[in-house]
Amino acid sequence: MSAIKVRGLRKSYRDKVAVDGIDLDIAQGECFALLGPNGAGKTTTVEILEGHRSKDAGEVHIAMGKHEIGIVLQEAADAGDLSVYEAVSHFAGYYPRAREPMEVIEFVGLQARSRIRALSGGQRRRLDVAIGIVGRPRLLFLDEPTTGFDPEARRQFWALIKALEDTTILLTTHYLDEAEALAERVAVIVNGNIVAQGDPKTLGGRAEAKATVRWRGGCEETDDPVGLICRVRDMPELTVTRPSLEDIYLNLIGENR
Ligand SMILES: Nc1ncnc2c1ncn2[C@@H]1O[C@H](COP(=O)(O)OP(=O)(O)OP(=O)(O)O)[C@@H](O)[C@H]1O
Repeated sequence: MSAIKVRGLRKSYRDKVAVDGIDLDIAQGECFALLGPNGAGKTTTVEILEGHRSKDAGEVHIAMGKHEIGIVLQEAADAGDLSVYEAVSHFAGYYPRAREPMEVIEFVGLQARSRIRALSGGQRRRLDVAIGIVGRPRLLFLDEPTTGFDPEARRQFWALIKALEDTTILLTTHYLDEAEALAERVAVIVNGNIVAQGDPKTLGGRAEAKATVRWRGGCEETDDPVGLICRVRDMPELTVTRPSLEDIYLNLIGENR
């Protein structure tokens, strides 16, 4: 059964069409990423699914009840003088089967006694995640969760999200490596339309694309890198690459503008 099913979703702001008839099917337990350039319609879509914004047309079915949904917004609410423990416990109080606040705080790698106002940007984001998951959500919305993270914090965050098994996750991100690390499927939105979707490893014909073989003294694009390597043999500093998800994404965006 789908966790999220969307058909023909539309939303305009005055004369600006933000979401232009999109369909989505997200399975239970799946991590699904929405990708797209600034202004493509990702946040509008997610806000409608969260129930925070009205739609003009289309159908949205969410298999989970309100108490089973966790949301990690782009910017944390300012909780001033509260400690991490107080903030997480406060939110735990809203949910019938909340996780133990201390357990969640440890899971995201924060100190219970830290004052929120003294947290760094990345630590704030961890707190947002703690608040997002304390209610033991079956569905979690993550809107650009690692913006402003240093590379190490980003990797730690990925590990944290991967450990949330059985949770359906809808992620928006501008980081293609993040989508590839976390999402089983991605959809690329341009001008309010989905222009491609699928496994990030095969999106846009990625798996069948020619390989680029480079070595000191040569570079060739080929369907058969192994054959080429066997033929040439002496290839110092050899590398074989296929298009990255970012290459495929940029092509898709260029074609659909
Ligand atoms: N409250 C609003 N009022 C008017 N127009 C809006 C509003 N919110 C979004 N838009 C417009 O709708 C379009 C889609 O915006 P949206 O925020 O959904 O895009 P996005 O894909 O999330 O972009 P980003 O990657 O920059 O967050 C844009 O053209 C934007 O200017």
